[in-house]
Amino acid sequence: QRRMFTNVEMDNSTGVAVIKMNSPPVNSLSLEFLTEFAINMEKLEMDRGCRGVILTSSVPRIFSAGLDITEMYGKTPEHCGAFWRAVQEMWLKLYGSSMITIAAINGSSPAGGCLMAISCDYRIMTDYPKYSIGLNETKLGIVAPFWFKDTMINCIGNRATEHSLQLGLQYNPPEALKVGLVDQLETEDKLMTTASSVMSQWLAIPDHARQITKSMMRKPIIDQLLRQREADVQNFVKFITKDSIQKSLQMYMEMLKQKKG
Ligand SMILES: CC/C=C\CCC/C=C/C(=O)SCCNC(=O)CCNC(=O)[C@H](O)C(C)(C)COP(=O)(O)OP(=O)(O)OC[C@H]1O[C@@H](n2cnc3c(N)ncnc32)[C@H](O)[C@@H]1OP(=O)(O)O
Repeated sequence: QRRMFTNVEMDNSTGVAVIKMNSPPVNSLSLEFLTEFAINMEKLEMDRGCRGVILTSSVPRIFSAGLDITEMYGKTPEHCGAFWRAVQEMWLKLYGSSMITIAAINGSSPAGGCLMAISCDYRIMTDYPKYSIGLNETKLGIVAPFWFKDTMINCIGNRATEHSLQLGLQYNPPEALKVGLVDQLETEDKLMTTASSVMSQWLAIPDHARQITKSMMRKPIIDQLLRQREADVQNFVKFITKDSIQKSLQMYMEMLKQKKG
């Protein structure tokens, strides 16, 4: 039987779906996870009754640990290429969605997890000091591609993005609020009710006007990736399969295991 990485609950009375990422231990974004996520987004996009999506996690303390590092380490160029196409597809479906998307960030959210959050229209994060969020790619010795960077710029601006990306910063909830990476903090128990009430405010805006406005803001970056999608895949494969980058990933995974022990 095929494993399910996400649970989708659609409320037909409100037109709002809740997608709960459910891939313990850390909701890392594997090829299969990303493929399932993109299919779910596409299904909801085609459902005329669905106007909004709340993205959250059912794994305690983790929103998403980002891209699954094991998909990028010791794999063939063909596998790396397929994986990157799935990462692109996830982003295209989420960032390019015509639906209202709200991230209810109920745990840590590094790198690809942060990308998912900043691809939504609004972010509410649980105010728990141990949680963190940010594009920390440089800490792994890798580089966030231009569409990660541009999504971040559209969220927090140029200077803050440059600072954040060069240093691979991860922000705790109050810092994330201050820099504009999240829009609101909430206690754990009220996170989902607050997300629903924010959703109601957004649902009050006529869809066509909001959708055209959203597209106007996001289309330039989306089109840029669409124009050079295959070149972006080849660039990723060439970069990630380099011996020096493979070594960095290996050391990072060893560091994660040591931290645990
Ligand atoms: C040209 C462009 C080139 C490249 C672009 C690439 C862009 C990359 C984007 C990414 O998203 S890279 C991934 C970045 N992610 C991280 O840095 C997160 C790393 N993980 C953590 O910091 C922590 O695990 C945590 C998410 C904060 C959770 O901590 P906790 O203490 O709760 O769990 P633990 O660390 O013990 O992890 C449990 C288990 O999970 C494994 N793990 C963690 N993260 C990942 C991951 N991203 N991919 C794969 N596996 C991951 C970890 O090793 C542990 O495994 P174990 O049980 O077997 O020891």
